Amino acid sequence: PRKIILDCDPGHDDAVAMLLAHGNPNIELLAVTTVVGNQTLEKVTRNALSVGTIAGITGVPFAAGCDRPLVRNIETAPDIHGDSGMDGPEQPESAIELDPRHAVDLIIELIMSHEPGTITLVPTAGLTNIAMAARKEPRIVERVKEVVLMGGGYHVGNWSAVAEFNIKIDPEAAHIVFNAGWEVVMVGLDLTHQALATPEVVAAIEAVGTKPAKFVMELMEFFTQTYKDAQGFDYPPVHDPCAVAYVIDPTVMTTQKVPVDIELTGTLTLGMTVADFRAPAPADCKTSVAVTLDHKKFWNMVTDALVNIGEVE
Ligand SMILES: Nc1ccc([C@@H]2N[C@H](CO)[C@@H](O)[C@H]2O)cc1
Ligand SMILES: [Ca+2]
Repeated sequence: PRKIILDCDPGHDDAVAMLLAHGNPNIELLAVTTVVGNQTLEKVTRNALSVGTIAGITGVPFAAGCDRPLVRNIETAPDIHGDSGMDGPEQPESAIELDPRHAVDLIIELIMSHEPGTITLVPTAGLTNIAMAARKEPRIVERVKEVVLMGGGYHVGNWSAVAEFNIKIDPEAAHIVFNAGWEVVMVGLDLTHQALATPEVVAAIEAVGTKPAKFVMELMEFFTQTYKDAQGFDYPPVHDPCAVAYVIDPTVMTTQKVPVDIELTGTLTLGMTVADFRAPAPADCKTSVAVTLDHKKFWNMVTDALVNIGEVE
């Protein structure tokens, strides 16, 4: 199985990413780390522990990371995720103790203690923790197999006309991550806006018939409403599990090698992931972007993961 560290800010779609990672046999979830983003660090960390409790994610360290971006002020997304960061379902009291280590230290410790090339980083939030880890221990860059992140967009933005939330809330961190020298697979909005939770998808999730599936249903119910009100979508794009799905089976989407860099000074373009499609991509290009999603294959992965998780006592 692929060993991954999921760095997230639950977040309705981060929760689905956690469930997919936990429920798929090809993934060994080494750790769940949290970072400020959709809501404050405290709130997203509480949410992560709730999802871990509901999914029965035991024996996996959960560690909290940075509570603000490297340079700029905190920007959260209550319009989409609500005041708790995961509004909709009732949240259980967590049965999981938070690991005392800082997420950045846990990420470094895991990478430095495993064989080089065996760990994949899967960030589905702002990149503050990842950037800090690369600065504190630069040797992790050559040891990480690849970074498969949900973020950015080569032709699509959601937090501005041209920038995506996870990048724009900490563009300096993103600049560090995209230029560190490790392989980066950018699963951006161009791809994730194809991962719509249509009524058919929600019905397939409901058909699983377990408490975790009901939890996802309730997440989707809230997410559908806020995405309609805030962004005018008929059905919500469930972004974050797309990054996990790529690690499980890269054929679930097409990707293209293309240089990508992060705008740090633009008035209209701050946080934009600028992709240079001029041919040919340089031979040493370390970044690629996700283009087309196999919608059916993707959602089957999600429902299969829920079936595998079953009921959790
Ligand atoms: N409007 C909006 C803002 C933030 C997000 C979060 N950021 C990423 C999509 O931009 C996902 O990781 C998701 O959790 C989704 C929608
Ligand atoms: Ca997220």
